[in-house]
Amino acid sequence: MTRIAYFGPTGTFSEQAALAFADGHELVPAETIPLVFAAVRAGEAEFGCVPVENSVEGSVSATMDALAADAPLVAVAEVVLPVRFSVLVRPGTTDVKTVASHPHALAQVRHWLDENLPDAAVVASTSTAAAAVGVAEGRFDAAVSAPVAVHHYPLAELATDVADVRDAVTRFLLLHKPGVVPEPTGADRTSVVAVAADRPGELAGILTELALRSINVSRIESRPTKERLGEYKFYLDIDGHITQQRVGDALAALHRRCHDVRFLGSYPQAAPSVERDAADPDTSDDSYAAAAQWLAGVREGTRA
Ligand SMILES: O=C(O)C(=O)Cc1ccccc1
Repeated sequence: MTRIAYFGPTGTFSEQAALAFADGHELVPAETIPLVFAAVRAGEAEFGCVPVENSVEGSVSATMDALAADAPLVAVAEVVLPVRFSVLVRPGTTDVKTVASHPHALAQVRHWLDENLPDAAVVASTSTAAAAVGVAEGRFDAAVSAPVAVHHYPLAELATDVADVRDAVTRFLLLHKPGVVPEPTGADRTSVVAVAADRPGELAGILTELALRSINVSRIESRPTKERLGEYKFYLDIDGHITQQRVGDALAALHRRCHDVRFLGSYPQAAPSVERDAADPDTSDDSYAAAAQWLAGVREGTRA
């Protein structure tokens, strides 16, 4: 049976995302995000499921770092889930002195905690479900958890449907070893990470390579390379699929100009944006093919 390692333990949002990807597969929890990557790299699981960004808190840095380091893994699918929380306590709890959760969850309920549990000390845990385990074991008084966690642990709901920002969502990736690129669907996303050369206008140059080919950038994020202060890698999510000429051409251009480029996958968009191929015929595959044919003819001396 196909195994999907997910950021666990049972009852996390990542488990919900893994279920959304593939019901019926064997789901195996890993305690941390790097351990999900390690399980896929070691072949203990074929796929890994991790959160990558949240509409309120931004990128999940553990995922961003693991995507750029060690043996490459590529995203083959994404899913976007609404994120609302339940605050769980041991049955009968009246006094909450400590409240625990994953930092991304805590950041999304800060206001609610200030209003409802102003005296509780806030404690970071490895995941929302690890916080629920901690409450069940008596280490914390309350956990900010995914709504499903109440079905996995002997806890009671102090509050449900908690979220400072209504409609917050988190995007999750399904990861695999390189070698599998899903077929293009017409509404795909391609992710790469590039280490830019340290020279004037370099970031503008990278973006220009994309703009010239009518490629929409849906996300750009910088993170330190961790080697030298001031040296950054740029994560780019762009609309399109690696098999499209303009996308391949743009990534080849980035490869020429950047110190390093790592392909992080081409996969169907969970919430498709505008289909840009249709909008710009000059950058269609047909247009690239016609231009390549003309150039070959000129070089052979059969065309001018
Ligand atoms: O801890 C979890 O449940 C996760 O899957 C990470 C997370 C935390 C907060 C919001 C979305 C995902």
